[in-house]
Amino acid sequence: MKTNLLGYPRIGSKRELKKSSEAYWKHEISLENHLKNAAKIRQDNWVYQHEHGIDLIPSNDFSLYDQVLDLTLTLGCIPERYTDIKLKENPLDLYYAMARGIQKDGFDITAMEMTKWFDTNYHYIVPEFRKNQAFELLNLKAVNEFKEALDLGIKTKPVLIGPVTFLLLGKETEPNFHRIDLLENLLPVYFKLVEKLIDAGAEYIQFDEPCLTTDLSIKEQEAITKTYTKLAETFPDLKIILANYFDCYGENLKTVLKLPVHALHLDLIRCPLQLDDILNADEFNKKTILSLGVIDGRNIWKNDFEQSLKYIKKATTILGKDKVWIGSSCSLLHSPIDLNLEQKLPTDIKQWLAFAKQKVEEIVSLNSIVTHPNSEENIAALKANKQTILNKSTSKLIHNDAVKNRVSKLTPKDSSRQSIFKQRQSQQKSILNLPLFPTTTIGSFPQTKAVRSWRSKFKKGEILQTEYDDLIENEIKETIRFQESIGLDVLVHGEFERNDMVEYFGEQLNGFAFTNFGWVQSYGSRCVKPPIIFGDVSREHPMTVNWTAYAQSLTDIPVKGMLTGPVTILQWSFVRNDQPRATTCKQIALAIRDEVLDLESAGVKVIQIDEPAIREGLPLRKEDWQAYLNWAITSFKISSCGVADSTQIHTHMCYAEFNDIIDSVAALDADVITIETSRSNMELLDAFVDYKYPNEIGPGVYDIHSPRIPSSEEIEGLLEKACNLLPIEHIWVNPDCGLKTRDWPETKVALTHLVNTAKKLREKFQIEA
Ligand SMILES: Nc1nc2c(c(=O)[nH]1)N[C@@H](CNc1ccc(C(=O)N[C@@H](CCC(=O)N[C@@H](CCC(=O)N[C@@H](CCC(=O)O)C(=O)O)C(=O)O)C(=O)O)cc1)CN2
Ligand code: MET
Ligand SMILES: [Zn+2]
Repeated sequence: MKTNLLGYPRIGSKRELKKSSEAYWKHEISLENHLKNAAKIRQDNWVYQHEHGIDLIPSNDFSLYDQVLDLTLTLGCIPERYTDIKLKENPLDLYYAMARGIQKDGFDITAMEMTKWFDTNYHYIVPEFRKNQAFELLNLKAVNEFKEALDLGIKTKPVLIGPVTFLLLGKETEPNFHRIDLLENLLPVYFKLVEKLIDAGAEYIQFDEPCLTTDLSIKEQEAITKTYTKLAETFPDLKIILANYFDCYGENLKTVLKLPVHALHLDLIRCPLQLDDILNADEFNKKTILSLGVIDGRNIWKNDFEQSLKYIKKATTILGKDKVWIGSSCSLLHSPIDLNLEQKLPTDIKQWLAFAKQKVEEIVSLNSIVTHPNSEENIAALKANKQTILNKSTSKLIHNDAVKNRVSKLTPKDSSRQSIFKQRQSQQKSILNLPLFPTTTIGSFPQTKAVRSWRSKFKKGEILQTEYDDLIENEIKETIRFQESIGLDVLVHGEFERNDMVEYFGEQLNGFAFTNFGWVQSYGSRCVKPPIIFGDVSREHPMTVNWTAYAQSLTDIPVKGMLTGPVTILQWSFVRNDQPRATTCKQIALAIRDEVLDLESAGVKVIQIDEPAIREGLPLRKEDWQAYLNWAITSFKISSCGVADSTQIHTHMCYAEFNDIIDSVAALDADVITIETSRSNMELLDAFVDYKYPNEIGPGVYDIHSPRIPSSEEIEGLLEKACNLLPIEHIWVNPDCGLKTRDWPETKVALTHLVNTAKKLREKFQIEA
């Protein structure tokens, strides 16, 4: 049996890549040093896996920004607006310009769109395809990294995103064609890359086709068949590993089982039943190796060896040991790196966990247990594992009867507002007294180095709670004054007290644990530290009321309370694997409901409950959607519906297309929704327009993911589009998302443009009226 790892985290255990990238962007370090730092991370990863006994070690799983963008550039698929920078000396300039936009040296070019990688909190850069898109082999990153590992004496397994998934992840920028039709153009170039890898000595290549977890059309299934049939014909000696993860092969299984591949990878965490389906399928060619993804790449719980061994034995009984591999369910990109760095996690909880480094050990351990079941060491390892799993399932830390009781007593009334939107709207109008095109922001203001350093000092005990609170209060005060000075209509306190919109709440809720170094890449250099939900969730005390009330005490203009919604808290945490997500979500919803009501009692008139992750939580297969949407919508409403009609509930969503779930978005019945629309030039608004979305809506007019400042003309253009599409009395004016990743100077200018444009439009429409 071989051990097979699909991918490894690339940020470094202390976020070395983040630090290096940001220093490079600020011209604080040279290109050479930046690349050296990156190479060190890659090489450490290979060496670690090699020393611990992984047989199929991935390469090209490293990326300076995003693996989809890497392939886009490799295949020369460069949008026209970047062609001028294409020829510049430093190819990384082009790469980073595509990822982040560029506004310097006479260039002013927007970034490519970014969206969620399947159902994860990782974001990829969306490839752009023209009708007759040509491809050319522009760079050899995959080959170079293979050679780099070879120089260390490690023969790796290059990982490539498969051609079909690559096309499906992109978008058409011209009408009248479907991107899957580009396969003809793509394959010859893609095969050239494969050839170069083989020439360099690659024996195995892993082709990632996670599109196989989605509902594929006949045409798309044919594209899979064609690609892999041709690939096997062209390279008869290549050992093709076809990898699918995050769900079942489902309806695509029949297609896949006929493919002439060397090994087929299954995610047995997300879809355990498919093992039987495959082993029993007539079409299954028993010469194909099955790579069993038994180690969870998406969560942090220690593996249940007994369970994994059942799968492995089932497969080896039928196929023999040489036809079965043991591996991670998906790339470990979504997992934190090293549990051993955690000094503050309660030991009871720590013993239940495994991060990437520990997962590597688990894979190797399982292999050893199967190969040498009678060795003393393995008997002991199995016994210790059993003990931990048992100890967790019976732990008193996990269960809280009061919480379970409260969830069981929920009724439909708890998730319904008192009156319909129209009635609420008129009450809110008279209380809030807002102008046409009210302006607001999404919540966070710049999380500067200074703000983060106060928190870091406070956590280390270098400053007192009172000093920390004073610093935050002062930041809130200045932010309120700034918002007043430019004339925003609904203010926010700025979220300076929060390390992250999910972790901050996790730190205050019962049932959550958090780490010091459990970083996971979200996009580019940005990382998150998802909290760990280990037990029943409840709220100990108000979490945001003091800061919001303080902000409101400084001004007569309404300040919007700011909370993260239950679905997003669930989705961006590591979740329990011992109860359904729906149950955990409702527990969180009740905690947020209590917070909403406390804010209302404190006099807060507008409360935003962010749900940016509601779309990404959607199962990958349509047949599973409704069940999810039912509990997700109910959970949001449990948290939002306790208030009086006169309290205005906002929600916010970003990074997603809502077309296919727009009825569910409407069912949330928030009085106002703000969404991200600027990078797509208001395209994302179409769903709301087609649906005749009944409540108020703030389409984003300022792309906050890039340091680029939008001009007033640009904002006006976007708003005019919105005015042509929506009833003008429903339109709010706001950025795409929070401003935490921006710096103050650009924020100030951009928001001034935004408010002035709203004022201008207001005058225009009032004159017309
Ligand atoms: N969970 C989550 N998912 C999300 C989002 C989000 O906001 N949260 N937004 C969307 C986009 N994704 C994003 C993900 C991360 C960040 C982000 O800004 N992350 C920060 C880290 C935020 C954080 O946890 N900060 C901590 C720790 C900060 C830190 O680095 N401290 C230094 C010390 C600081 C100093 O002394 O200067 C250290 O530990 O070394 C804090 O503020 O307390 C980063 O990568 O830079 C933004 C967007 C979608 N998914
Ligand atoms: N209120 C949050 C913020 O402004 C919403 C972010 S959505 C990823 O940062
Ligand atoms: Zn957002």
